[in-house]
Amino acid sequence: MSLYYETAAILTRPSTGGSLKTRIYGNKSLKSPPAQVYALAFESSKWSAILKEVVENSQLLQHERKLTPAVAILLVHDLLLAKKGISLPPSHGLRVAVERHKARLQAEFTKARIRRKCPTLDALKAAVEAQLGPVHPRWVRVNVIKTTVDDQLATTFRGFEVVPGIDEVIASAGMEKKVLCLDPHVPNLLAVSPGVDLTKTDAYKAGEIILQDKASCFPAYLLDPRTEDGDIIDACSAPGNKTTHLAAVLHPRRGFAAGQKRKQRIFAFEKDPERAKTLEKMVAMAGADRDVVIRGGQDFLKVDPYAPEYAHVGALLLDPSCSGTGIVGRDDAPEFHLPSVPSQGKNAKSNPKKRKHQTTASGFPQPSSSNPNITVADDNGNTTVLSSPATFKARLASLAAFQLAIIQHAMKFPAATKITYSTCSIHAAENEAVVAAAVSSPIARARGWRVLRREEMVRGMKEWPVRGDKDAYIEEVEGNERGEKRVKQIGTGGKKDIRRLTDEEIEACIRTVRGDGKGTMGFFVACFVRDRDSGDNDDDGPYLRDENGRIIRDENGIPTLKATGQKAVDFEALRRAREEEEDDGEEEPMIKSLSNPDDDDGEGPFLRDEHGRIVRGQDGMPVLKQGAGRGNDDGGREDDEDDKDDEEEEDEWDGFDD
Ligand SMILES: C[S@@+](CC[C@H](N)C(=O)[O-])C[C@H]1O[C@@H](n2cnc3c(N)ncnc32)[C@H](O)[C@@H]1O
Repeated sequence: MSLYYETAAILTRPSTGGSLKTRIYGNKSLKSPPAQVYALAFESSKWSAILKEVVENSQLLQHERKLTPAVAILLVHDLLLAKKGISLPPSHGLRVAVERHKARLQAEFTKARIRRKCPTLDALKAAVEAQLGPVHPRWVRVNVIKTTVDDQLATTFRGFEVVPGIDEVIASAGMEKKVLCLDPHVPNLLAVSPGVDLTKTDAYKAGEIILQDKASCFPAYLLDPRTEDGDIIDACSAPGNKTTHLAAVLHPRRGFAAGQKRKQRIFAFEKDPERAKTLEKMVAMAGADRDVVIRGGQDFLKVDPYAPEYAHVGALLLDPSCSGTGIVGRDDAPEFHLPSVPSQGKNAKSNPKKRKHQTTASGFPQPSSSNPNITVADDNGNTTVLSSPATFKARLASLAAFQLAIIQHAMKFPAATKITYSTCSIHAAENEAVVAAAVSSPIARARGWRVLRREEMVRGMKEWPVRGDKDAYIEEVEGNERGEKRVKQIGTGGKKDIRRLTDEEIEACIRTVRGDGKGTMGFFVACFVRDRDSGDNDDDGPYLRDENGRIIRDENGIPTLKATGQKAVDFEALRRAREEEEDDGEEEPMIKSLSNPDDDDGEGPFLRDEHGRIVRGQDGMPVLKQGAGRGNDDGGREDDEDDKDDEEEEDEWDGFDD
């Protein structure tokens, strides 16, 4: 009995956000098996527009006063459409109450079918499926760390017909024959007939195939990590689809980066410790644990880009938290329609609860009269209840500030020359606008970061037809008192120094659009690059380096300044000066003790804190007073700029609690 009441309660209770699946599987008080509740809720919702007519026209609720509208829809669904009928004992009151109207209900169901001009039940089923929205193929990435496409075609996909394109795969939905096509844009990716369940296959259980949307495969493929890129960072990794894809792309190429005695590594950061556990499992399952170093529970924004262990990071993949609007509704159920209640009885209180919000042309969800709040779920499964479109806009602005902070942080890594930035958001505020802000930022300008042009991309990404939206990040706002409109670039947070993207840069932005027939979710990706020698700033800092990029130091650890060819600190000269001063009978020598530079002397060439202690960099090297930098591999100038950036970031970024 609880199956029908529990399902009805879930479908009619005011939404606290999240998909139908999340709400069912996350409900710990359910007595019925969640899978059964989900199947009943989803299927009944799918048919509810028709069943509402059937229940109303048969006057079931007038005759059976104990039935609520929601329970009536669920029971009538099972009576008319479930293979085994109503899952209650034959003598159960609810079952009896509905089954005694069986003939009438069936007659109304037939009338509803005929009204829809469907000659058979199968035709009606197809019409109901078609209303569910775009059909998506099952995307399967063959994990080349463990297997090959040929092996999978000969085993897991034996019996599948290989078809030339995605149209044929989508058209195979609901058919008995199973088909697949090799994706023309992303290597080792297959599009398989919609609805095919591969989770029971040996290949899936062994990590040989990974179910990953085509669009989600773009970033690692676009980043194109190679031996010369050295180490790689995946800054926001869990659950690990892109980390394992990175490992797979790198796998056949993985070598010794210049001057290193060990092979390239992928550092995978994940701030959320729970999600990091999933990441760990996924990496192990994909056979990538030797290539990937997991930094679970670590906030990428707090990682020191100048730490020696990241000195050889040449490429970074950034897939930060976003609004997830490209995937919203992925597993969501269709709207649950309820029959009208015949009288002002107890049942009249049950109102249809809209679980989905209308989305306007601008993409902003709108509240409805029955639900004044907007609930959005982000890609992490977190949901936020927003009171208005304005709050939603503020949320996007907050996300965009966080995304920009992540990009700017990545741009600081001294050896980095490539960065991909991606979101599963449809909003320009998180996409083109963030790219515009990133290329306009001081760190990008100082280090020569620019957008990777379309013609420079790997073949599949160059050929992908859907590119950035030129107009999307321009907003029309009311202008002067005459009501003339003016345009404003969104995502600037009031900053004037963010330039518009050029046509070439818009071409370099890649989008995928849900429901455009290409079978993908809504997604965005762009790549930033720089030449090691480009930019108006010497990103290697002020010191001379050897062919491996290491700073050349003398026996005291003192580096040599590029500008003068002299030591940053000439101890010999200082010693001589001290001797001269002592000879002159001065009370205070210039440096009291060179062998103990940590003493309490307020003098000397190094900066000191308010306690008189020498100020040191993270690597322990003292910071020089004279602005010549500090005794490590960061230039003082860079430090200053970074500090400035940090201050700016602090101004812009006031925290994002995902
Ligand atoms: C969009 S999801 C990443 C999806 C993942 N790249 C994949 O393809 O499977 C964003 C992830 O970034 C994590 N995250 C958010 N802020 C972070 C930060 N500052 N440092 C590290 N991870 C962060 C979130 O916990 C979330 O797991």
